[in-house]
Amino acid sequence: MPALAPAVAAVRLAVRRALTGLPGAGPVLVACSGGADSLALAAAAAFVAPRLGRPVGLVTVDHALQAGSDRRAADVAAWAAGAGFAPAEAVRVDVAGRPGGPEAAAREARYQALAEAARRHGAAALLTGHTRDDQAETVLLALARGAGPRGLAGMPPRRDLAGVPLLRPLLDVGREQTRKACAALGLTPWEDPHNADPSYARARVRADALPALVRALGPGVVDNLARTARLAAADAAALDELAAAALPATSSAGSSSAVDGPAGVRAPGGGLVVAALAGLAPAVRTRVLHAWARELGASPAALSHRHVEALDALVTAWHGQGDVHLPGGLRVARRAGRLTAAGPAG
Ligand SMILES: Nc1ncnc2c1ncn2[C@@H]1O[C@H](COP(=O)(O)OP(=O)(O)OP(=O)(O)O)[C@@H](O)[C@H]1O
Repeated sequence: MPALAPAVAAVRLAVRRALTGLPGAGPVLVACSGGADSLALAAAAAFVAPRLGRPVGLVTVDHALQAGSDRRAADVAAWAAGAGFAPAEAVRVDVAGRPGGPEAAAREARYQALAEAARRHGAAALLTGHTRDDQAETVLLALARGAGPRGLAGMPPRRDLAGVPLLRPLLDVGREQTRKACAALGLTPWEDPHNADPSYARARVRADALPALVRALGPGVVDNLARTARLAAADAAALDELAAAALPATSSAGSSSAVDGPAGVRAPGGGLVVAALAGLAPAVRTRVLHAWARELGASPAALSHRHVEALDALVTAWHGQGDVHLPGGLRVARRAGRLTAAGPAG
């Protein structure tokens, strides 16, 4: 019997770790583009899941943005059906008319379709093929736009996607490994032209920035950036907990009546107490202000660091400045030692 290729073993081990102890009896569903990362993931899941007594399915999304995308999706689904995945599904999505750039619109449509498929099939989890290299790229992009620890934390290995657990088993596996695994298994990955399109920032990081860093600083850079993500994730989680304790949940979002327990920075009649905010560490205070702005109804996508800085200035650099305008037509004012909010009509 030929020896198992190390790359195949590495991908299988990563998938086994992610699936072991997964609650629920439903199938795990692999989100597969047909690219090397998710193809290697799918092949590993097809090997590992049945050995853990777990059914395995596959969904591929056709964004209908490139000529021949329907054929690629059909090819991936046909391969999956032949390899024993059930379901083995190609889902077409409509990207047009969504907010944001084309990349963001495609991602939103894709995740929506994947979550729907997962719910339809009662999946225990959805698996994506993000690798350590994807994580390193995410950290570099976050650094370049001046993100805080939450952004530097990159992608979590596990998160909730509209009620479905989304797992990323390959975050500790290099992209080189997924290519080698596909080659060892005789699988021919699809090459996404977007990955090489220099109009995308991530493609430029992948093609130019990260290789330049590796040349200048050594091959450990990718691993180290991924480690930064893990360290930043732990710090961000601790700061989030402190902020959540300072801004305890309300009985209903936007209401000012705190549930039983400490009021933290909340003012009894609504709004936040400036003196209490001023006593918080800046990293906790800005999180509290961000969370409060979201609670008021500001959309997370539109809420920027400038909005949070302006709110913070009402606390720490008060000189009688005017109201702070937040996305969604919200206004926040400082009056009588409190930050109070008014809606568009308020
Ligand atoms: N069209 C698609 N259908 C289903 N899943 C997808 C699709 N595109 C991306 N995904 C999922 O999202 C993950 C990340 O995709 P992305 O395109 O950002 O990275 P990638 O490194 O090019 O991945 P891959 O080599 O698997 O295409 C993929 O590994 C896959 O699990």
